[in-house]
Amino acid sequence: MLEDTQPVPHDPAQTVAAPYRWHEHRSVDHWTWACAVAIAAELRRELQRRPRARLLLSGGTTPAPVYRALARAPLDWARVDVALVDERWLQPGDPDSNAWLVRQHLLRDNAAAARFESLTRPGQRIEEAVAAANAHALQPAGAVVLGMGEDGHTASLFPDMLGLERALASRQAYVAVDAEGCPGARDWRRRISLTPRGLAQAQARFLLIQGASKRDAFLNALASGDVQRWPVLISLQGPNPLDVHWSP
Ligand SMILES: O=C(O)[C@H](O)[C@@H](O)[C@H](O)[C@H](O)COP(=O)(O)O
Repeated sequence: MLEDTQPVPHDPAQTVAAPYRWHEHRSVDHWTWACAVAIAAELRRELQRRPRARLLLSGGTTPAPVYRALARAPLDWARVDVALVDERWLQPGDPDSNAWLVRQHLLRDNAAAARFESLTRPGQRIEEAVAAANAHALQPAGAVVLGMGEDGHTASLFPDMLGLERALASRQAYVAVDAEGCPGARDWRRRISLTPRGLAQAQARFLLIQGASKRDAFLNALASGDVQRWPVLISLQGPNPLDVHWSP
């Protein structure tokens, strides 16, 4: 499956100088396994370097098959801390929460031994949840899995969201956001999101996207360079190049 990660002729990385690697896969199945293998390899490297590895995951509809494949990876999962890139302001047991998605699709098979930190807890106010997330974030993430909306949002940083500038400039790893009026946020305007500051500490960043519209949106983001309009551009910031995995 790894041969499918080779660049193809219209590889955007060949035309735009940017700190990322473009991996194109011929089908969703190839994409799924290649993403899982790449993330598992990064976790394995982290576990060789440190006593524990920290993995941050996104929600959305795209990554579930990758999480199910990753859950089968033969890793020392008991030394892996799994946490979230972002969360809708919902209880962790809510089927629309990202915590629920991760429990359903990742915390099973071998990965059932991992330790999971949800971003919300019953009875907690959003400020308390953000403070707890920032305390946990003192341990830098080994790998971060990001998604992207066709509008160019990533995590819960939406284009032209009120307070986006503050979130982008925050010195904290996580902030509370109110995405009122942002169509990409759908029914969940109150959220907690990783910031560029939180993301930049990660050793490896993976952006998992599918479909021509998302590929075009990513290219438009690169061409524009405007992070307020295309918050996905924050994924390019970090010590190593971003790995973008795409399939039709
Ligand atoms: O909670 C969320 O909504 C996410 O973490 C979000 O940033 C997601 O990654 C994108 O919205 C892509 O979502 P899709 O995979 O559904 O397009």
